Amino acid sequence: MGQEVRYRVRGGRPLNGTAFIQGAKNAVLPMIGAALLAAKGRTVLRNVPIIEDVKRALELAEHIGAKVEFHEAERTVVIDASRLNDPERAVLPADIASRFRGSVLFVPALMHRMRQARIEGVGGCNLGSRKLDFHYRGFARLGAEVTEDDARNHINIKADNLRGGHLYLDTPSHTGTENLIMAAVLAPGTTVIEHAALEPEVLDVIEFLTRMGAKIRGGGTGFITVEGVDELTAVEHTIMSDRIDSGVFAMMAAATGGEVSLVGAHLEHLGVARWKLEQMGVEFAQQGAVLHVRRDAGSPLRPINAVTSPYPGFATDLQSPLMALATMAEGESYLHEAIYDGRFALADELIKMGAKIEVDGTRAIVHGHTALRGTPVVAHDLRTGAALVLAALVAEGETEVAPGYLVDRGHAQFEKRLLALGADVVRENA
Ligand SMILES: CC(=O)N[C@H]1[C@@H](OP(=O)(O)OP(=O)(O)OC[C@H]2O[C@@H](n3ccc(=O)[nH]c3=O)[C@H](O)[C@@H]2O)O[C@H](CO)[C@@H](O)[C@@H]1O
Ligand SMILES: C=C(OP(=O)(O)O)C(=O)O
Repeated sequence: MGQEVRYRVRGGRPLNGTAFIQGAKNAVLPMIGAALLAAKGRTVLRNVPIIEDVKRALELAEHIGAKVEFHEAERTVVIDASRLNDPERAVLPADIASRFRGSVLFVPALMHRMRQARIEGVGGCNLGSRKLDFHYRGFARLGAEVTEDDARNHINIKADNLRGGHLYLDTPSHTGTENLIMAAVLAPGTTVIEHAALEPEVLDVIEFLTRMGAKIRGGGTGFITVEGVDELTAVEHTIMSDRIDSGVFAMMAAATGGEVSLVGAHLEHLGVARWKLEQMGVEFAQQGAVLHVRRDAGSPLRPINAVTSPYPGFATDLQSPLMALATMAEGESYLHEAIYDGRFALADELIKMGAKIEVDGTRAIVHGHTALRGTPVVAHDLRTGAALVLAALVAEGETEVAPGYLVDRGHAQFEKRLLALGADVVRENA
């Protein structure tokens, strides 16, 4: 587990300068899973973010028999999955898998390469109920036998006869879409996935799989067709930039009344979040592959209404930093969290800092503007952690955000990048 980490932040400095946006967590995790589908050669993934979730994913890949190298200075991962043939190792053990949600993305590789899988746990942010029924029901419709071992809380999968099938999702699940595509790419016949996710990371994964030799049509339309192929080849791919990381840095610049250049960030990936931030008074200018963000410190932030929804709607992962930003706006902001039923744990932490927020189930009203003050606060999940660091950047005095591990799950070298922008921040062992 390593030592507990915390972030200590002293507020009051505007962020100015250049930040390098990391590769996307939610693209690299499925790609590590997809790389394990290649029975020959070595996959090279570039622009890999140095985050805890990637480290766990690589531990998991090694655990099931892959050879893995993470060249951190080069942000490059090399994966050799040629020896994934020991069914004894077709297990996602709880001690690794329950630490990140992306572990579920290894199931297709286990099914195709070892004909079976045992899932002892799947983790991820604690955001209320987060089921995996679309994944398991979809695998079953593609011919897998999925059984629950209730006594041990394990899922056992036998996959001797995977084949194409007609699938639909009740809601366009992000990892569900990726997992069903990966289950279908090596299954004989045609698979159709209706009501598929449209997230840019899903499209990046489709591009990667296509480069590996998969036959996938309809990415970005919500209606995906996969023709099963006999084998996939190891290839090289550069991971797209992380739109949530971009959004967090943009909101930090807005909160502090600063001006930042986000290298690798793309406005179109922000979806509705772009328009909401503009309504609040944030100015964007896309200059090729660099996104320039500023907020005039002299003019007040305006309040906002936002409802989270799948892409291109307002990303749920940006809802927490938006709540923190809304405490700084002049007036009442209204937030409706329509994806997760437990993503408002942040409100109580912001209230400790002096915010005025009323929560009613999945709806929240943020009464701004309130002066925030530093105090020890709890990062209940990854984005709560990032949002609290954002709040701390404007709070009076010092804020301690812990556990820092949750921030480090998804934001690479957060302290270093904030320091480069002029923040007063320390990441230290608690
Ligand atoms: C590793 C990764 O990519 N994580 C992202 C992914 O999570 P993840 O893919 O887990 O999120 P989903 O899109 O699947 O979840 C959306 C909603 O559908 C529900 N659901 C999902 C699957 C299922 O089998 N049954 C079910 O009921 C969930 O409980 C949730 O309420 O998309 C989320 C929504 O944009 C983001 O917050 C996460 O950062
Ligand atoms: C919810 C998140 O991640 P995960 O699905 O990996 O828990 C997130 O990135 O905010």
